Amino acid sequence: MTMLPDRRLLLVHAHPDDESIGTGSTMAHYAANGAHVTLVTCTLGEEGEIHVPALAQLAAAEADQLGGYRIAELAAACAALGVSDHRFLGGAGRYRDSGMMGLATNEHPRAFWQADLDEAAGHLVEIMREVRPQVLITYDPNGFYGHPDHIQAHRVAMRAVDLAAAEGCAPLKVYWTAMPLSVLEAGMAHFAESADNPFGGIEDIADLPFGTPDAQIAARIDGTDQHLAKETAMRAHATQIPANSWLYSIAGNFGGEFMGVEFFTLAVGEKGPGTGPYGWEDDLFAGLPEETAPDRSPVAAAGLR
Ligand SMILES: CC(=O)N[C@H]1[C@@H](O[C@@H]2[C@H](O)[C@H](O)[C@@H](O)[C@H](O)[C@H]2O)O[C@H](CO)[C@@H](O)[C@@H]1O
Ligand SMILES: [Zn+2]
Repeated sequence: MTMLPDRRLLLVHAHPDDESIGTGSTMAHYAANGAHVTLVTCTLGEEGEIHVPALAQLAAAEADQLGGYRIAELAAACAALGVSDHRFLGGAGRYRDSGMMGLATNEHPRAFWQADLDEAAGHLVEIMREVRPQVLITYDPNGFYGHPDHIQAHRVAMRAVDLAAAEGCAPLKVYWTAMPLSVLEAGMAHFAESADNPFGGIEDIADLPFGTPDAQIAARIDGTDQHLAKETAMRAHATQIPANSWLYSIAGNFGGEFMGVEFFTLAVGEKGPGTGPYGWEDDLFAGLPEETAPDRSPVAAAGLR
């Protein structure tokens, strides 16, 4: 049995690419600073678009091989982030990408959107029992932007937290990914005159399917030193993120500030000490009791200690 580091972070994401887009800098930051980072991805992303023309025939409606291909993209992204502990919920291929809300693919018998909540949560409890993470990151009840697999990932993760609490192996803090309204407002203003405006057609940030009042944000994690790792990880997901994506042009404009800083609300647990007008934490483990990593020696495992 190997001893795990004192700090253990678990992330639950819906598709291969979400981990890099939404939490890449945070993952790289903690991995680089000695924490054990465990990523759980709930589907293989079988229903995704394909932005690499040479791979177009892997699509679900053609050879239906995109899921397998995205396993390799995800492995490359995790390597770029310095994350070695990656699992697929229930094993690779157990739950299928449900496609966008309202599509017929939502009804596929293995669609994650159709998953039995307690069965899916049970797979996550097994990981919590093994790793005993102090901190969990997932999405808010809307799945950040309303994708059915994101909403289901939220539901499964939060159900697993409840089930794990009964066994004493639940995370002490649960965060949901978030984007402060002030950041969205700054982005909209910056790109107002740009030809490559990601906010094109949006009159008001209230029309976006995401955005959180700054006062409701609990943590601002500055992974600026890891923004190139995040960009490399995103580029590993080439089928999903076009090489000429506005995400990279913003990175070119803002650099580390855009790519390297990620925000979270706190859904479970006590917020630790913070700074600024809203007391934002700069460490997800802030306020947690010091602890030694659980004893995973064979002696302890045999109940002899
Ligand atoms: C970031 C994320 O969750 N990506 C999902 C999402 O992808 C969207 C989908 O392909 C849609 O058709 C596009 O218009 C949109 O731009 C994409 O973000 O949904 C896919 C299908 O469920 C999923 O595979 C992908 O990982
Ligand atoms: Zn996703």
